[in-house]
Amino acid sequence: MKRQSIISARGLSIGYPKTKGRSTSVLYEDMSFDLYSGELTCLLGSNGAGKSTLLRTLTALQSPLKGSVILNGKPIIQYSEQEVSMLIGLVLTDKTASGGLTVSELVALGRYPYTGFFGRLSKHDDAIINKAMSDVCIIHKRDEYIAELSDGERQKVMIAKALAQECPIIILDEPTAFLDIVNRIEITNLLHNLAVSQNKTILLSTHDIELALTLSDQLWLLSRNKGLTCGVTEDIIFSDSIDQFLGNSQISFDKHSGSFVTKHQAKRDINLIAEGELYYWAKNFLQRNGFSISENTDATLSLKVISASEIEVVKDGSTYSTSSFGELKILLSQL
Ligand SMILES: Nc1ncnc2c1ncn2[C@@H]1O[C@H](COP(=O)(O)OP(=O)(O)OP(=O)(O)O)[C@@H](O)[C@H]1O
Repeated sequence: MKRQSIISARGLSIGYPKTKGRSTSVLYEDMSFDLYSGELTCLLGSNGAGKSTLLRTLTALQSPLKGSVILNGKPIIQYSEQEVSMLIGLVLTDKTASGGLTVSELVALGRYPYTGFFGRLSKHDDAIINKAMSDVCIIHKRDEYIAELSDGERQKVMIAKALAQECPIIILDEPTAFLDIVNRIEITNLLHNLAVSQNKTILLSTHDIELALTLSDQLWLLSRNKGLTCGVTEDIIFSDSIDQFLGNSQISFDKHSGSFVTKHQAKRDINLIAEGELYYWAKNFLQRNGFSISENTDATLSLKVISASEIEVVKDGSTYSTSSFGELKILLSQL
Protein backbone atom coordinates (compact mmCIF):
# COMPACT_ATOMS: atom_id res chain seq x y z
CA MET A 1 0.00 0.00 0.00
CA LYS A 2 1.49 3.35 -1.02
CA ARG A 3 0.85 6.12 1.45
CA GLN A 4 0.58 9.74 0.45
CA SER A 5 3.18 11.91 2.14
CA ILE A 6 2.02 15.32 3.35
CA ILE A 7 5.44 16.91 3.68
CA SER A 8 8.45 15.62 1.79
CA ALA A 9 11.86 16.59 0.52
CA ARG A 10 14.47 15.14 -1.83
CA GLY A 11 18.00 16.48 -2.04
CA LEU A 12 17.40 19.19 0.56
CA SER A 13 20.35 21.11 2.08
CA ILE A 14 19.81 22.97 5.32
CA GLY A 15 21.94 25.40 7.30
CA TYR A 16 22.77 29.10 7.50
CA PRO A 17 23.72 31.32 4.55
CA LYS A 18 26.83 33.43 4.32
CA THR A 19 26.70 36.64 6.33
CA LYS A 20 29.11 39.57 6.61
CA GLY A 21 31.35 37.98 9.20
CA ARG A 22 30.74 34.27 8.49
CA SER A 23 30.86 31.85 5.57
CA THR A 24 27.93 29.57 4.71
CA SER A 25 27.29 26.95 7.37
CA VAL A 26 25.90 23.79 5.78
CA LEU A 27 24.44 21.46 8.42
CA TYR A 28 23.08 18.75 6.10
CA GLU A 29 23.17 18.09 2.38
CA ASP A 30 20.98 15.90 0.23
CA MET A 31 18.32 15.11 2.86
CA SER A 32 15.28 13.05 1.90
CA PHE A 33 12.20 12.39 4.02
CA ASP A 34 8.43 11.97 4.04
CA LEU A 35 5.90 12.81 6.74
CA TYR A 36 2.62 10.89 6.75
CA SER A 37 -0.81 11.67 8.12
CA GLY A 38 -2.30 9.79 11.07
CA GLU A 39 1.15 9.31 12.57
CA LEU A 40 3.28 10.77 15.31
CA THR A 41 6.90 11.19 14.22
CA CYS A 42 9.62 11.99 16.74
CA LEU A 43 12.86 13.70 15.71
CA LEU A 44 15.80 12.70 17.91
CA GLY A 45 19.33 14.03 17.91
CA SER A 46 21.99 15.28 20.28
CA ASN A 47 22.31 18.93 21.30
CA GLY A 48 23.32 20.97 18.28
CA ALA A 49 22.44 18.19 15.80
CA GLY A 50 20.19 20.62 13.92
CA LYS A 51 16.69 19.59 14.98
CA SER A 52 15.39 23.16 15.38
CA THR A 53 17.04 24.16 12.10
CA LEU A 54 15.28 21.29 10.31
CA LEU A 55 11.90 22.14 11.88
CA ARG A 56 12.30 25.83 10.99
CA THR A 57 13.14 24.84 7.40
CA LEU A 58 10.14 22.51 7.24
CA THR A 59 7.80 25.27 8.34
CA ALA A 60 9.27 27.90 5.99
CA LEU A 61 10.57 30.04 8.87
CA GLN A 62 13.99 29.50 7.32
CA SER A 63 14.96 28.92 3.68
CA PRO A 64 16.78 25.76 2.65
CA LEU A 65 20.29 26.23 1.23
CA LYS A 66 19.32 23.97 -1.67
CA GLY A 67 16.19 22.15 -2.81
CA SER A 68 12.69 22.68 -1.50
CA VAL A 69 10.24 21.35 1.04
CA ILE A 70 7.17 19.95 -0.69
CA LEU A 71 3.86 20.52 1.07
CA ASN A 72 0.89 18.64 -0.37
CA GLY A 73 2.70 18.23 -3.68
CA LYS A 74 3.78 21.88 -4.07
CA PRO A 75 6.97 23.69 -2.95
CA ILE A 76 6.24 25.42 0.34
CA ILE A 77 7.63 28.74 -0.94
CA GLN A 78 4.75 28.89 -3.42
CA TYR A 79 2.25 29.18 -0.54
CA SER A 80 1.40 32.51 1.08
CA GLU A 81 2.13 32.93 4.81
CA GLN A 82 -1.60 32.66 5.53
CA GLU A 83 -1.95 29.47 3.48
CA VAL A 84 0.96 27.90 5.37
CA SER A 85 -0.59 28.87 8.71
CA MET A 86 -3.81 27.10 7.69
CA LEU A 87 -1.86 23.93 6.95
CA ILE A 88 0.88 23.89 9.59
CA GLY A 89 0.52 24.69 13.29
CA LEU A 90 3.91 25.38 14.82
CA VAL A 91 4.46 25.04 18.57
CA LEU A 92 7.71 26.50 19.83
CA THR A 93 8.93 26.20 23.39
CA ASP A 94 9.03 29.75 24.67
CA LYS A 95 8.45 30.14 28.38
CA THR A 96 8.08 33.90 28.26
CA ALA A 97 5.57 34.27 25.42
CA SER A 98 2.12 35.82 25.83
CA GLY A 99 2.06 35.95 29.64
CA GLY A 100 -0.46 38.84 29.65
CA LEU A 101 -3.14 36.89 27.79
CA THR A 102 -5.63 34.48 29.30
CA VAL A 103 -5.75 30.86 28.20
CA SER A 104 -8.80 31.34 25.97
CA GLU A 105 -7.37 34.54 24.44
CA LEU A 106 -4.17 32.76 23.50
CA VAL A 107 -5.99 29.75 22.06
CA ALA A 108 -8.19 32.20 20.10
CA LEU A 109 -5.04 33.47 18.33
CA GLY A 110 -5.13 30.15 16.51
CA ARG A 111 -8.23 31.40 14.64
CA TYR A 112 -6.56 34.51 13.17
CA PRO A 113 -5.53 32.85 9.88
CA TYR A 114 -9.32 32.59 9.32
CA THR A 115 -10.57 35.85 10.83
CA GLY A 116 -7.64 38.25 10.31
CA PHE A 117 -6.00 39.96 13.28
CA PHE A 118 -8.85 42.39 13.92
CA GLY A 119 -11.51 39.92 12.77
CA ARG A 120 -14.37 39.04 15.09
CA LEU A 121 -14.71 35.51 16.38
CA SER A 122 -17.95 33.85 15.27
CA LYS A 123 -19.90 31.29 17.29
CA HIS A 124 -18.26 28.66 15.09
CA ASP A 125 -14.79 30.00 16.09
CA ASP A 126 -15.79 29.98 19.79
CA ALA A 127 -16.90 26.35 19.49
CA ILE A 128 -13.56 25.38 17.91
CA ILE A 129 -11.62 27.24 20.64
CA ASN A 130 -13.61 25.49 23.38
CA LYS A 131 -13.13 22.09 21.76
CA ALA A 132 -9.37 22.68 21.44
CA MET A 133 -9.16 23.55 25.15
CA SER A 134 -11.21 20.46 26.06
CA ASP A 135 -9.09 18.18 23.86
CA VAL A 136 -5.97 19.07 25.84
CA CYS A 137 -7.84 19.16 29.20
CA ILE A 138 -7.12 22.83 29.94
CA ILE A 139 -10.63 24.28 29.64
CA HIS A 140 -10.95 24.58 33.43
CA LYS A 141 -8.17 27.22 33.27
CA ARG A 142 -9.72 29.20 30.40
CA ASP A 143 -9.82 32.54 32.28
CA GLU A 144 -6.42 32.28 33.94
CA TYR A 145 -3.39 34.23 32.79
CA ILE A 146 -0.69 32.35 30.85
CA ALA A 147 1.96 33.83 33.18
CA GLU A 148 0.27 32.06 36.12
CA LEU A 149 0.24 28.57 34.60
CA SER A 150 2.67 25.73 35.19
CA ASP A 151 5.04 24.79 32.35
CA GLY A 152 2.96 21.70 31.55
CA GLU A 153 -0.28 23.70 31.46
CA ARG A 154 1.31 26.37 29.25
CA GLN A 155 2.50 23.68 26.88
CA LYS A 156 -1.04 22.29 26.66
CA VAL A 157 -2.34 25.79 25.84
CA MET A 158 0.19 26.12 23.01
CA ILE A 159 -0.99 22.78 21.63
CA ALA A 160 -4.64 23.90 21.99
CA LYS A 161 -3.78 27.01 19.95
CA ALA A 162 -2.35 24.79 17.20
CA LEU A 163 -5.53 22.67 17.36
CA ALA A 164 -7.74 25.77 17.11
CA GLN A 165 -5.77 26.62 13.98
CA GLU A 166 -7.36 23.42 12.55
CA CYS A 167 -4.21 22.50 10.67
CA PRO A 168 -3.73 18.99 9.34
CA ILE A 169 -0.05 19.25 10.34
CA ILE A 170 1.35 20.14 13.76
CA ILE A 171 5.09 20.60 14.28
CA LEU A 172 6.46 21.03 17.79
CA ASP A 173 9.98 21.91 18.91
CA GLU A 174 10.70 20.09 22.18
CA PRO A 175 7.15 20.20 23.58
CA THR A 176 8.17 18.17 26.63
CA ALA A 177 11.20 20.26 27.66
CA PHE A 178 10.81 21.56 31.25
CA LEU A 179 8.03 19.06 32.04
CA ASP A 180 7.92 16.40 34.77
CA ILE A 181 7.51 12.75 33.84
CA VAL A 182 3.72 12.72 34.28
CA ASN A 183 3.24 15.74 32.03
CA ARG A 184 5.77 14.40 29.51
CA ILE A 185 3.82 11.18 29.18
CA GLU A 186 0.46 13.00 29.12
CA ILE A 187 1.49 15.46 26.38
CA THR A 188 3.18 12.84 24.17
CA ASN A 189 0.22 10.50 24.61
CA LEU A 190 -2.16 13.33 23.75
CA LEU A 191 -0.22 14.08 20.55
CA HIS A 192 -0.24 10.43 19.53
CA ASN A 193 -4.00 10.23 20.13
CA LEU A 194 -4.56 13.40 18.09
CA ALA A 195 -2.56 11.96 15.19
CA VAL A 196 -4.55 8.73 15.21
CA SER A 197 -8.06 10.01 16.06
CA GLN A 198 -7.98 13.22 13.97
CA ASN A 199 -5.68 11.88 11.23
CA LYS A 200 -3.18 14.68 11.84
CA THR A 201 0.46 14.68 10.79
CA ILE A 202 2.47 15.39 13.92
CA LEU A 203 6.22 15.88 14.09
CA LEU A 204 8.02 16.79 17.29
CA SER A 205 11.62 17.09 18.33
CA THR A 206 12.59 15.67 21.69
CA HIS A 207 15.41 14.41 23.89
CA ASP A 208 12.94 12.06 25.53
CA ILE A 209 14.18 8.90 23.84
CA GLU A 210 12.33 6.32 25.92
CA LEU A 211 8.99 8.08 25.49
CA ALA A 212 9.61 8.52 21.76
CA LEU A 213 10.33 4.80 21.42
CA THR A 214 7.07 3.95 23.15
CA LEU A 215 4.70 6.37 21.44
CA SER A 216 6.05 7.42 18.06
CA ASP A 217 5.02 5.68 14.87
CA GLN A 218 8.06 6.91 12.96
CA LEU A 219 11.47 7.96 14.21
CA TRP A 220 13.76 10.46 12.56
CA LEU A 221 17.33 10.25 13.83
CA LEU A 222 19.63 13.17 13.12
CA SER A 223 23.39 13.21 13.56
CA ARG A 224 26.04 15.52 12.13
CA ASN A 225 28.21 12.49 11.22
CA LYS A 226 25.51 10.22 9.89
CA GLY A 227 22.83 12.54 8.51
CA LEU A 228 19.14 11.74 8.78
CA THR A 229 17.62 8.28 8.95
CA CYS A 230 13.86 7.69 9.07
CA GLY A 231 11.73 4.63 9.68
CA VAL A 232 9.04 2.89 11.70
CA THR A 233 10.21 2.87 15.33
CA GLU A 234 10.73 -0.88 15.64
CA ASP A 235 12.61 -1.06 12.30
CA ILE A 236 14.93 1.66 13.57
CA ILE A 237 15.47 -0.19 16.87
CA PHE A 238 16.34 -3.49 15.19
CA SER A 239 18.65 -1.79 12.68
CA ASP A 240 20.86 -0.71 15.62
CA SER A 241 20.61 2.90 14.38
CA ILE A 242 19.75 4.27 17.83
CA ASP A 243 23.13 3.24 19.18
CA GLN A 244 24.92 4.46 16.06
CA PHE A 245 23.20 7.87 16.06
CA LEU A 246 22.86 8.58 19.77
CA GLY A 247 25.28 6.31 21.63
CA ASN A 248 28.89 7.16 22.42
CA SER A 249 31.91 5.69 24.20
CA GLN A 250 30.16 6.08 27.57
CA ILE A 251 26.60 4.91 26.88
CA SER A 252 24.92 2.41 24.62
CA PHE A 253 21.33 1.55 23.76
CA ASP A 254 20.01 -1.65 25.35
CA LYS A 255 17.32 -3.21 23.14
CA HIS A 256 16.03 -5.39 25.98
CA SER A 257 15.12 -2.49 28.25
CA GLY A 258 14.61 0.13 25.51
CA SER A 259 16.87 2.56 27.34
CA PHE A 260 20.43 3.80 27.35
CA VAL A 261 22.85 2.11 29.73
CA THR A 262 26.27 3.16 30.92
CA LYS A 263 29.14 1.10 29.54
CA HIS A 264 30.66 -0.28 32.75
CA GLN A 265 34.17 -1.61 33.03
CA ALA A 266 33.38 -5.21 33.98
CA LYS A 267 35.97 -6.84 36.23
CA ARG A 268 34.40 -10.18 37.22
CA ASP A 269 32.16 -12.72 35.49
CA ILE A 270 29.03 -13.92 37.27
CA ASN A 271 26.26 -16.29 36.25
CA LEU A 272 22.79 -14.88 37.01
CA ILE A 273 19.71 -17.00 37.65
CA ALA A 274 16.53 -14.93 38.00
CA GLU A 275 13.27 -14.27 36.19
CA GLY A 276 11.35 -11.25 34.86
CA GLU A 277 11.78 -8.01 36.79
CA LEU A 278 14.16 -9.70 39.24
CA TYR A 279 16.48 -10.56 36.34
CA TYR A 280 16.31 -7.01 34.97
CA TRP A 281 17.13 -5.29 38.29
CA ALA A 282 19.70 -7.88 39.40
CA LYS A 283 21.49 -7.39 36.07
CA ASN A 284 21.31 -3.62 36.59
CA PHE A 285 22.80 -4.03 40.08
CA LEU A 286 25.58 -6.37 38.92
CA GLN A 287 26.63 -4.29 35.92
CA ARG A 288 26.75 -1.13 38.01
CA ASN A 289 28.95 -2.94 40.51
CA GLY A 290 31.52 -4.09 37.96
CA PHE A 291 30.26 -7.58 37.03
CA SER A 292 29.76 -9.02 33.59
CA ILE A 293 26.79 -11.38 33.20
CA SER A 294 28.06 -14.74 32.00
CA GLU A 295 25.98 -17.44 30.33
CA ASN A 296 28.42 -20.01 31.68
CA THR A 297 26.62 -22.04 34.36
CA ASP A 298 30.01 -23.39 35.53
CA ALA A 299 31.25 -19.87 36.40
CA THR A 300 33.06 -19.77 39.77
CA LEU A 301 30.61 -17.10 40.93
CA SER A 302 26.87 -17.46 40.58
CA LEU A 303 23.88 -15.44 41.80
CA LYS A 304 20.37 -16.79 42.24
CA VAL A 305 17.64 -14.24 42.95
CA ILE A 306 14.53 -16.03 44.25
CA SER A 307 12.86 -12.82 45.46
CA ALA A 308 14.07 -9.33 46.44
CA SER A 309 14.64 -10.67 49.97
CA GLU A 310 15.96 -14.15 49.10
CA ILE A 311 19.25 -13.91 47.26
CA GLU A 312 21.89 -16.63 47.11
CA VAL A 313 25.51 -16.40 46.03
CA VAL A 314 27.45 -19.56 45.19
CA LYS A 315 31.24 -19.33 45.13
CA ASP A 316 33.53 -22.34 44.72
CA GLY A 317 30.74 -24.69 45.84
CA SER A 318 29.80 -22.71 49.00
CA THR A 319 26.39 -21.00 49.23
CA TYR A 320 25.85 -17.63 50.98
CA SER A 321 22.38 -16.16 51.61
CA THR A 322 21.40 -12.51 51.83
CA SER A 323 18.05 -10.79 52.27
CA SER A 324 18.57 -7.55 50.34
CA PHE A 325 20.63 -5.99 47.55
CA GLY A 326 22.30 -3.86 50.23
CA GLU A 327 23.60 -7.00 52.00
CA LEU A 328 24.50 -8.55 48.65
CA LYS A 329 26.73 -5.58 47.84
CA ILE A 330 28.72 -6.09 51.05
CA LEU A 331 28.92 -9.88 50.54
CA LEU A 332 30.18 -9.60 46.96
CA SER A 333 32.91 -7.15 48.02
CA GLN A 334 34.15 -9.75 50.52
CA LEU A 335 34.10 -12.82 48.26
N1 LIG B 1 21.15 31.66 13.47
C1 LIG B 1 22.16 30.79 13.36
N2 LIG B 1 23.23 31.07 12.59
C2 LIG B 1 24.25 30.20 12.46
N3 LIG B 1 24.29 28.98 13.04
C3 LIG B 1 23.25 28.64 13.80
C4 LIG B 1 22.13 29.51 14.01
N4 LIG B 1 21.25 28.88 14.83
C5 LIG B 1 21.79 27.69 15.11
N5 LIG B 1 22.98 27.54 14.51
C6 LIG B 1 23.87 26.37 14.59
O1 LIG B 1 23.25 25.27 13.96
C7 LIG B 1 23.55 24.07 14.69
C8 LIG B 1 22.27 23.33 15.00
O2 LIG B 1 21.50 24.12 15.91
P1 LIG B 1 20.01 23.68 16.29
O3 LIG B 1 19.49 24.69 17.25
O4 LIG B 1 19.24 23.46 15.04
O5 LIG B 1 20.28 22.27 17.02
P2 LIG B 1 19.30 21.39 17.91
O6 LIG B 1 19.47 19.97 17.45
O7 LIG B 1 17.91 21.94 17.87
O8 LIG B 1 19.96 21.58 19.34
P3 LIG B 1 19.33 21.43 20.82
O9 LIG B 1 18.96 20.00 21.04
O10 LIG B 1 20.49 21.82 21.67
O11 LIG B 1 18.18 22.38 20.93
C9 LIG B 1 24.33 24.49 15.92
O12 LIG B 1 25.71 24.22 15.71
C10 LIG B 1 24.08 25.96 16.03
O13 LIG B 1 25.18 26.63 16.57
